[in-house]
Amino acid sequence: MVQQSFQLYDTTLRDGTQMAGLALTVDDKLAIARSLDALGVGFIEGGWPGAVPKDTEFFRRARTELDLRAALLTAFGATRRPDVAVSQDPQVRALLQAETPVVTLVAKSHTGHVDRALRTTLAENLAMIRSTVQHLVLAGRRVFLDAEHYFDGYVSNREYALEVVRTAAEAGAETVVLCDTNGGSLPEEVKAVVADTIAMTGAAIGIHCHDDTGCAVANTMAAVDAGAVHAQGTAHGYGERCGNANLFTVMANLVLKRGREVIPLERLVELEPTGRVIAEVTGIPRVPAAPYVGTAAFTHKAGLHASALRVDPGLYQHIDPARVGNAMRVLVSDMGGRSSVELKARELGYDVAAGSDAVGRAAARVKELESRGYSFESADASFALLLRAELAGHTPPAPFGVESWQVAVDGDGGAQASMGLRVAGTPRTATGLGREPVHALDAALHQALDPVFPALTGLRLTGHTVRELAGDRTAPPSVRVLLSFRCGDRRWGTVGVDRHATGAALTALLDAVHYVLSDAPERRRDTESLVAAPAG
Ligand SMILES: CC(=O)SCCNC(=O)CCNC(=O)[C@H](O)C(C)(C)COP(=O)(O)OP(=O)(O)OC[C@H]1O[C@@H](n2cnc3c(N)ncnc32)[C@H](O)[C@@H]1OP(=O)(O)O
Ligand SMILES: CC(=O)C(=O)O
Repeated sequence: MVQQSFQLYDTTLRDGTQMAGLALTVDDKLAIARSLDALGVGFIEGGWPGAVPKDTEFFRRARTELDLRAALLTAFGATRRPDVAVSQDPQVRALLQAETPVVTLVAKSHTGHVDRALRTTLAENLAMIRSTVQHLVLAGRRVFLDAEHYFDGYVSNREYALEVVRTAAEAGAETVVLCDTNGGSLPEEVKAVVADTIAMTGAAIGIHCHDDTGCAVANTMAAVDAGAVHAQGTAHGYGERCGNANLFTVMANLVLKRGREVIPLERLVELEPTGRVIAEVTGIPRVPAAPYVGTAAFTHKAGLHASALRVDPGLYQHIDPARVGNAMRVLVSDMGGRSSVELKARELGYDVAAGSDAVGRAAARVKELESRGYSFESADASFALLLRAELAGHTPPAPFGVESWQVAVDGDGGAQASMGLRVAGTPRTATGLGREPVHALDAALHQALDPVFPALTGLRLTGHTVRELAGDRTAPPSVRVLLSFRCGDRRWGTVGVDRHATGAALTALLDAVHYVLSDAPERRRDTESLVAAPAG
């Protein structure tokens, strides 16, 4: 049963959009609201109507285009201006015109801000809070009050900060949200201030934290532990400066670590997919190490970890990733041993025997190649070819070979590749044009091979990264190229290392072709997105 008394409040569409680099269209905002609603978030703050034209339009369209099931839409705005009748304040009028069931008002709670930013008296600030809350409540709105700079204000003038909370609550604000606006507080301070505020005012208290000390989530948890019944945050922690409390982390922590069902338990599996969808809408790449929803959140690289994970995944994971819709992944690298290879092989659909010689040889080969600059973390297809060779005891004969190649780059930056190949015993030549040498080589390979091997027609190069390797006592300077591919509905990567980038790119391209041509369907599993593919 969902805990009705706890208010989980998302401010992605308002405070989240205060993040540098984030600019959402109205359509984007509607899409994000739908995703958050489907996840079961209780309140979605849509923006500041009357101040931001796009937000006014969002609320207008939301009336007919948003069919929210779990969430209540909330309009955000400030208390009335000083010395203006509330009924005459156009911004307050715009809040009512948004026609949301809930309005969240931001108000000053720090005497220094009342004096220097608002430039009014402490009494008039309290009057602004009282009259604006009462006006909105009389108009039938549920009102939350965001007490801006509360924690700094409490240190500076505790009595006044508490008076702001009392004034708002007495005027009819359902919840008074204590904001760590500058994000400079630490968990112990937050816990003490929240506890004292509840004790001194009896108000229902919420929490809104920023991440300037890297403690936004910890501060939010501390506030809830101290009795806060409302937590605000944003998807992926988007927000002004260092961001807001990451609502995904907060909600998973509350459900899984505190047993508070702030969203319906069965929807928690939607957490990772929701994070993915919202990142696609915003266009901001996800942070791999983000708790619960990151691609690396349950990814294991160290050999000792892999060894224990084979026995019980719980030995190196704080929860079962399936509970939040994520999955365990194992990386093969020079930091792994036989266990990493064995787990990765199983993940890729190879039924390898535990402790087999082939697994040991593959682990040794990975270490040796990585010492020469290779990296298999995001090159599943190259690793699969290596593994297949070790399982078979030899490199299987290739159905074609590249006998000669060259790439010319013209002054405009385009590239032309020409190749001599032997395909099923027959000599062939091919040419290809592309933006960069790797694209020209890719085009030439497709021209030569697609007519003979139809399986290759679905192979698409989707990205590549190039890294120069300085070299040391054990290896000369070289270049590593990581390629990512889509083939049908599957995605995977390959790696090549050579003295120059074009040679490394060709090695990685050939791995991709050999992988597709030698991929036995009965051994295949859907390996979609098992590892983060190199960025394109
Ligand atoms: C902590 C937070 O993140 S709160 C959310 C902040 N979000 C935003 O500011 C985004 C939207 N803001 C805007 O579009 C504009 O700032 C507007 C439309 C609100 C105001 O624009 P302008 O009238 O041109 O004023 P400007 O932005 O220069 O300054 C803000 C004004 O609001 C006043 N103000 C600040 N806080 C409050 C408050 N809690 N209640 C009433 N007025 C306030 C300031 O004193 C200042 O008044 P002044 O114009 O008399 O100096
Ligand atoms: C209200 C708000 O966003 C803040 O104080 O940070």
